Amino acid sequence: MATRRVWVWTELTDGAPQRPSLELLTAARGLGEAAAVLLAPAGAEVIATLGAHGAAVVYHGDDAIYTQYAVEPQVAALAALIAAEAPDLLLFPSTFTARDVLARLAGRLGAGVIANATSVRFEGERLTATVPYAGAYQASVTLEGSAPYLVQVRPKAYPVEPVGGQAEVRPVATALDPASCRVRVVETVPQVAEGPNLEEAEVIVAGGRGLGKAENFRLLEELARQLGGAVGASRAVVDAGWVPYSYQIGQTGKTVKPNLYIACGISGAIQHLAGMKGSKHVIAINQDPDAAIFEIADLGVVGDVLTIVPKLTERLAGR
Ligand SMILES: Cc1cc2nc3c(=O)[nH]c(=O)nc-3n(C[C@H](O)[C@H](O)[C@H](O)COP(=O)(O)OP(=O)(O)OC[C@H]3O[C@@H](n4cnc5c(N)ncnc54)[C@H](O)[C@@H]3O)c2cc1C
Repeated sequence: MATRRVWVWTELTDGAPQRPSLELLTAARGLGEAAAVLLAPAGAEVIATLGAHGAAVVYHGDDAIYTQYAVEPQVAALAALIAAEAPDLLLFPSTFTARDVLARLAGRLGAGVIANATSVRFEGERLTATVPYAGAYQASVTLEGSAPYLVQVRPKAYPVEPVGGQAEVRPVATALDPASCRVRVVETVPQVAEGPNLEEAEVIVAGGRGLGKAENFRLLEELARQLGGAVGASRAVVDAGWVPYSYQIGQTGKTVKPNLYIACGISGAIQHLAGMKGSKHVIAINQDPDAAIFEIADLGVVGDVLTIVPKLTERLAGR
């Protein structure tokens, strides 16, 4: 059987490949020959990073059109490239832009999509993916019909593994006249966040409704600062407007896998667990001894979060 050709749609932030794209290169290498599709102006160091993470080929569209206009030029270039090169599988990260590109591409190709996958494999000629539903079930889903198959993968489903290779660059021609693009990027505003990025943090201190009010999140920020960690939240407190949506962990928020997750006043609803149960160690603080969060905690502390967290911070500060 010929080697399968697996492409990873690659996204940059501040001029560097995003972690989820590098994770997908690990997945792609395990499935066949990995290539990255990079439709954005980028320098040699970006190509070198993609090669070092296992991309044998980087299909590179260097045109500024990709940053000036949203999605449409990407989809046109991808569709033309797929028609010319006939890859077997395209992997997309679970980012907002990737969702946009993938949805339009699927429509253009008339192809089916598997979204939210945590693992992807070929079984004979069939492409199969594992897809979790909330925290309780996972399904094996197959795509039938002809390639290319389109799969969107959850963050942290695969590790980032540099392998030290070098990529061959193949230029991608621009396939759309800017005059026909209907959605233009007007402004990009970076979100200012204190502390480490939630998805990459080794320690997360997460708060729920048990904190009582928005102001009490300050206690978690102080603890997170002592531990060099980031602050996250349950949906209940995001919905209440205590913290922004970017803090939300769970089925409809971020998926995190830190070394240590400290859940403060969080009940442990299945939709919250869906986003954090891959954490290596879980400490839960909750005044209800029957709270569901204790079922997955390595260490459970039954008590008032408003008393325990400041004491913990104070102890750590004294070390
Ligand atoms: C489709 C769908 C998607 C969802 N997606 C998400 C998601 O992505 N993320 C998410 O988090 N939720 C999600 N939810 C909501 C989820 O079902 C829960 O409602 C939510 O996680 C509850 O948040 P919580 O634990 O902060 O609040 P609660 O369930 O109200 O729990 C508060 C906890 O704090 C404890 N407590 C109270 N006071 C104190 C105190 N002083 N000290 C210590 N403990 C105290 C209580 O005993 C309780 O266990 C989703 C729901 C649906 C239907």
